[in-house]
Amino acid sequence: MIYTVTFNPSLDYIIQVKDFQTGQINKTTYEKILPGGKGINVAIVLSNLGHESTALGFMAGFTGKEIEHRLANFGCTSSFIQVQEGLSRINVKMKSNEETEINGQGPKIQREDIEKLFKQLDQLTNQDILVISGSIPNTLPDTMYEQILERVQPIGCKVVVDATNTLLMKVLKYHPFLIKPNNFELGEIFGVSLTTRDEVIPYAKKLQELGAQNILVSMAGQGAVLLDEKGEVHQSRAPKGEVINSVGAGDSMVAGFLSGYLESNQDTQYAFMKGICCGSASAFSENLATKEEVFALMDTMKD
Ligand SMILES: Nc1ncnc2c1ncn2[C@@H]1O[C@H](COP(=O)(O)OP(=O)(O)OP(=O)(O)O)[C@@H](O)[C@H]1O
Ligand SMILES: O=P(O)(O)OC[C@@]1(O)O[C@H](CO)[C@@H](O)[C@@H]1O
Repeated sequence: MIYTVTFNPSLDYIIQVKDFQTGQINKTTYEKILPGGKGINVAIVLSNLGHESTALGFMAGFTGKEIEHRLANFGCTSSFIQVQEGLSRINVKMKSNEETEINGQGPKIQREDIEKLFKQLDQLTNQDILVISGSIPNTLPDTMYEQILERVQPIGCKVVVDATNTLLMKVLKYHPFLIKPNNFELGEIFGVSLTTRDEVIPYAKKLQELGAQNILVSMAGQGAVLLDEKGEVHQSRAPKGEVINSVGAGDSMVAGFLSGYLESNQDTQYAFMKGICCGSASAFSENLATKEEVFALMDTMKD
């Protein structure tokens, strides 16, 4: 079973505003509400690709109930912990002349809520995959991811981490199966700007030396680079298409990589291409990638 953990799920309020002006009343020309949060997006795409998963994490208030409800409509199983104080957040994603995001804070998670999550994680086996992704509410310490990796280490399950800077750096010593920074996040870690696939490779190698097994560096429209567990380097451009909604493209890539890896008897090149096409299929549609969209893009990449 694949488990995803989302510390701070959201309702993503996706809007378009023509020529957005600050300090003025702006009207939307398009609006849509989707369940969001990185682990939740991974769970939705896994379900679209035909893989079962269980979404874990913390929910609060009416927004939390709505996220759960909408997630169930996507055919996903979940087992969220209900938090007493605050509300699950609403994240605004606005497309205008530029893309702007305003992400909420989320509810207050107490120590006993974390303990409940740990109890759930104690049930995992070495056949399971655990995906932990996204930011943590600011009331939690930046050792949160590290605490989870330490806890599940004796179990021997594969762990995937998609998080930024400190959260990510602190888990490398636990040898996560997969990490997926984008090129900006990777550059930020080392205080450099990485704009080409060739520039990314030496820095991804550094994260591998620090312990990560597979490092997938996403680069939006420029494709991606993978340093795999066998020490091989894979590079690819992204498929061509019109970007409609790129929210969740990175999460879709994680789901696609896992799906490809599991279906192909651990063929990392196949997993890499499925990951890329999954990310692009999400970017090229209003919703997250469907199986048909992903395979259609994979066909275009064979040329
Ligand atoms: N503009 C685009 N054109 C084609 N493919 C794209 C585009 N944006 C994203 N993708 C696909 O999705 C993958 C992941 O995208 P990206 O690098 O933006 O991830 P991310 O920064 O983690 O995104 P997010 O945080 O929005 O989920 C890319 O490697 C690529 O395959
Ligand atoms: O604050 P985080 O957890 O880093 O990011 C949250 C978020 O922006 O990430 C997803 C896209 O990857 C969205 O569904 C969600 O709103």
